[in-house]
Amino acid sequence: MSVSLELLSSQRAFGGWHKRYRHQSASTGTAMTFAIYLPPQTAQGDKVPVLYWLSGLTCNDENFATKAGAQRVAAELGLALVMPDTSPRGEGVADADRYDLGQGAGFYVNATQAPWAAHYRMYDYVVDELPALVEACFPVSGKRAISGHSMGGHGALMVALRNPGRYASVSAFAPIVNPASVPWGQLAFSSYLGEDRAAWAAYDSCQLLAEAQPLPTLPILIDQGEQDSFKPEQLQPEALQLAASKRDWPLTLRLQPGYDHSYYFVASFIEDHLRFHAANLAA
Ligand SMILES: N[C@@H](CCC(=O)N[C@@H](CSC=O)C(=O)NCC(=O)O)C(=O)O
Repeated sequence: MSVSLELLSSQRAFGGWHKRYRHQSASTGTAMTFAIYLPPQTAQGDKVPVLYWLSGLTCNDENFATKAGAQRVAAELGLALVMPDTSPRGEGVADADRYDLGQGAGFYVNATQAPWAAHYRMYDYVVDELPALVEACFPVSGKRAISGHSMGGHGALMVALRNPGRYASVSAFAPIVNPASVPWGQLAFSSYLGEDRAAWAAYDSCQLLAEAQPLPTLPILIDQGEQDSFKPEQLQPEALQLAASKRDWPLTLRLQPGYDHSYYFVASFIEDHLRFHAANLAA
């Protein structure tokens, strides 16, 4: 695979390296930025498994890297972290004058509607292009897990459910589990995918989990803050728990008293998620 990566920055962290790169994406037709944390084991020649992290609305690759505090445990576990941006960006890329649509709000779908369809192909980017690039250019194995927060929690769950066998496990913090039924998702899906709700089902984790055939082995861990102001209207994690219980799916939902939607919440439980993924990646 021939790919030109521009190194934007490189920092030592917990014996490994945190690096940011820009490259030209065939999926989005734009330059894309991503970050990768390479744990110390990679310096000794080991190929390590990868945890992909999908961020939420208004984020880029830097929110998780600077706020979640994941690098220390990733270094201990020998886990690489890959952190893509949340949408294509740039002057020639469609945008909206609001935080929950357009740049910073790609919702990890392949848009089919104008003006979004030209560049908003984040599903192809995170499922195919970025892993192929990472596995060609860095000392990583083909073992993958995926996690994310809010819009990124929707992305992680949806991508893992749509691609059985591709990820050892999936986890999420305060995910949008049923985007087809809540305001954030309905705005994004009607804009990016159009008004035909049949097209939305392929990106809705509750519907995907209810209909998955055959049943894959995909352990799911979800943490949700009980004081998260978005929980009642936008998140509704119990809907995915109910769908999972009807199919004996291995889903653990933990409601965390007092926690809100912020990265303080993510930072409080990221260690549990990293250990959950490391155990499943080693199984
Ligand atoms: N109205 C807010 C909403 C932005 C927000 O809360 N973004 C969250 C993700 S929400 C769902 O995807 C986030 O992760 N923000 C970045 C951070 O570093 O906290 C606003 O625009 O402020």
